[in-house]
Amino acid sequence: MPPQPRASDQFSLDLAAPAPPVLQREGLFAALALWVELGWLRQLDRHFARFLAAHDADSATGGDPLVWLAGALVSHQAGRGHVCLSLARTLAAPHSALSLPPLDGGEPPATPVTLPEQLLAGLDLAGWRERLAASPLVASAEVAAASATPLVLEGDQLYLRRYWQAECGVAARLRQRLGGSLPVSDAMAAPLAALFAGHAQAADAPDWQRIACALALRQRLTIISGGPGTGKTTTVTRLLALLQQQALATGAALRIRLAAPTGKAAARLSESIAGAVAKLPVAEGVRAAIPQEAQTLHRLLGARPDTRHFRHDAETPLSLDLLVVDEASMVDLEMMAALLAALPPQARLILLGDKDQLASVEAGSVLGDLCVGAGVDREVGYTEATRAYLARVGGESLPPAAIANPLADHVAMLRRSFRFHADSGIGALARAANAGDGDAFLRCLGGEYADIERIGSEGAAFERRVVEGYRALFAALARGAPAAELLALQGRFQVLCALRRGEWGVEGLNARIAQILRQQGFITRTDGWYAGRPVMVTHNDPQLGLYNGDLGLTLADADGRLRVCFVQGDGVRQVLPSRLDAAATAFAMTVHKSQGSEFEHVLFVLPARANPIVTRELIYTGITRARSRLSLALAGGPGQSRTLREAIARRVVRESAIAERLLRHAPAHHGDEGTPEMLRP
Ligand SMILES: Nc1ncnc2c1ncn2[C@@H]1O[C@H](COP(=O)(O)OP(=O)(O)OP(=O)(O)O)[C@@H](O)[C@H]1O
Repeated sequence: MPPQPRASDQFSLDLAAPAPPVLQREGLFAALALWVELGWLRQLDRHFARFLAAHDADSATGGDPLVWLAGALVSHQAGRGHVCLSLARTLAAPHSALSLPPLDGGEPPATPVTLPEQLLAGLDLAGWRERLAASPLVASAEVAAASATPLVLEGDQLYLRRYWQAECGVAARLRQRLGGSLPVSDAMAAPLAALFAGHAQAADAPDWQRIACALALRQRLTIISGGPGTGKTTTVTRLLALLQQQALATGAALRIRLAAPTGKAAARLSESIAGAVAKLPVAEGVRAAIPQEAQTLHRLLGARPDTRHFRHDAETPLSLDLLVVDEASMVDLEMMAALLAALPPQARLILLGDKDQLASVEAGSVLGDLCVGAGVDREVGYTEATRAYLARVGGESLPPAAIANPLADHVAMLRRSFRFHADSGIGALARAANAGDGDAFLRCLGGEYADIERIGSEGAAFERRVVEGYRALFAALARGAPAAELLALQGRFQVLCALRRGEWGVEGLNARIAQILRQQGFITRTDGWYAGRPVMVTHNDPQLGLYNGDLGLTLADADGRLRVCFVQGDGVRQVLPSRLDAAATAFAMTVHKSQGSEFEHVLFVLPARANPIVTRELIYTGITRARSRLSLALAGGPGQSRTLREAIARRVVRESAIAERLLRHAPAHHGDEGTPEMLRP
């Protein structure tokens, strides 16, 4: 029996410990069971290893536990958003493939535990690949399409078949969209300039909004990334006006659809598009031909109960000419695969989002992958042909980029926020977090900004913020204000946190906030259903038309019967509490769940102890959910500043090979010379 590390040694691993010579079935499943108990692995991952073992046992060799271990790890990685397991990175840091140390506020293990280091000791990359390649459970990428193995090995990356298929599908369909620029007449320069005339623009910086618009005119895939208030909606609305103007001149309006991953994000997009359309300097006919109603991607694609398949797919494509998807950073790999499959090849796709935000909860980080290297000045940028086109049509002569590639030609980064002005603490904090500058972040937090504050998470200040935050909502509730007004008030204040469990997670904070509100007399009970209980839907329910992340508010009707109300389109959707199988109290919600939403005042609670889940992206996303006021609640203690600095330095890196696949076979851009389908002013 090899020496076991003590609980206190768990994070300073003793790599010199002798490894078991061969990984045995019993040893593996004993370790997996313990990892599940410790919260390092999910039950699902262990079951997957069992499934592999059950099927492997049929083979002549009796099966290879090392392959089952790899299966458990790749399944666990998928649960954490990674599309695949990098064998090389796992061998270099085996514990990185587990949720170790415990992510959700759990305690260190009390019993000795076998570590992945020990199970993998003595194995090198070539050896692991060989063992995997020899397994009947694993197919190589070359033959995977013709087989049905649960695992696929491509290079040094191991995939669950489902994600390998989705990644290949997304890459193949995006690649088709990268090739062949649509021809745009030089004469388009004038109407484009007219649309962007007179808007605020720094004299010494390129007009990235106009550049984004010019890029999108000539291609079937455009990604417009930018932080809050950088004008993504404004830009896309102008683009729609320009394209619709052309189309109407030829007698056939474009069929344009707007969509977003969640109901909340769709509602926000509808609202901001309506605002931007109202400001457009165009003829009434053009204005009227721009849709203002966005829907969820699930609804657009035609989600069907009890299946992952949609009504619209490659055989039954969507009937549209142009699709705008907002909050694209939240679109996971499988949804992107379904969306691209259902999109007619000729249709234009415009993805809007913020590449610096946390990626989707599900596996994949497609937006981030597509924007890789973009926005870093003079690093990755436009090809020569694209720069020449932008000089002719977009009114901007950009310097050459150090690295130019065909993928970057499809990406526009908006860099100036029109929401957060120079005196905005939220803007300054967001910039510091994004730049990974912990010192600047702490300076901002301790500075003179009126819109941000640092408070203790334990004391009276926290309670006061909660009471202040909820006062208007509960006063309106008490006087029987209409549901729409109450839902709008609900959007004014929100407590956000990083974790689900523990004192500083959703569970602990929900209980504490409910207690505070009961003491104030705002609510009369803290369990079950009651008027004023905010809830978040935790699973998609296409039948009810509610989706994971939708936020509702429990209200009583005139007869005292409770209903959960949701904003839906322009109206309010009411659902009986008994019909909501999957809903959780949402006085506090995780930053992950808050994506796609914004609130006037955010009370953002960070855990007292360092935690790997608290990253630069999480902090940036949490901060930028606040529109006008941010209270950052931190537990006291001397190590807090260091913990914050470390968190800001920590980045989320998701395993995926989309950009690599795209660039490996990227088609060259065609010229922009005229053809009959040339776009003319
Ligand atoms: N070039 C500009 N000049 C002046 N104001 C602008 C410009 N671009 C955008 N704005 C204004 O800035 C605000 C934010 O713009 P917009 O809603 O388009 O940004 P966004 O990036 O879509 O925001 P969000 O982060 O909310 O999605 C709006 O009030 C808009 O009118």
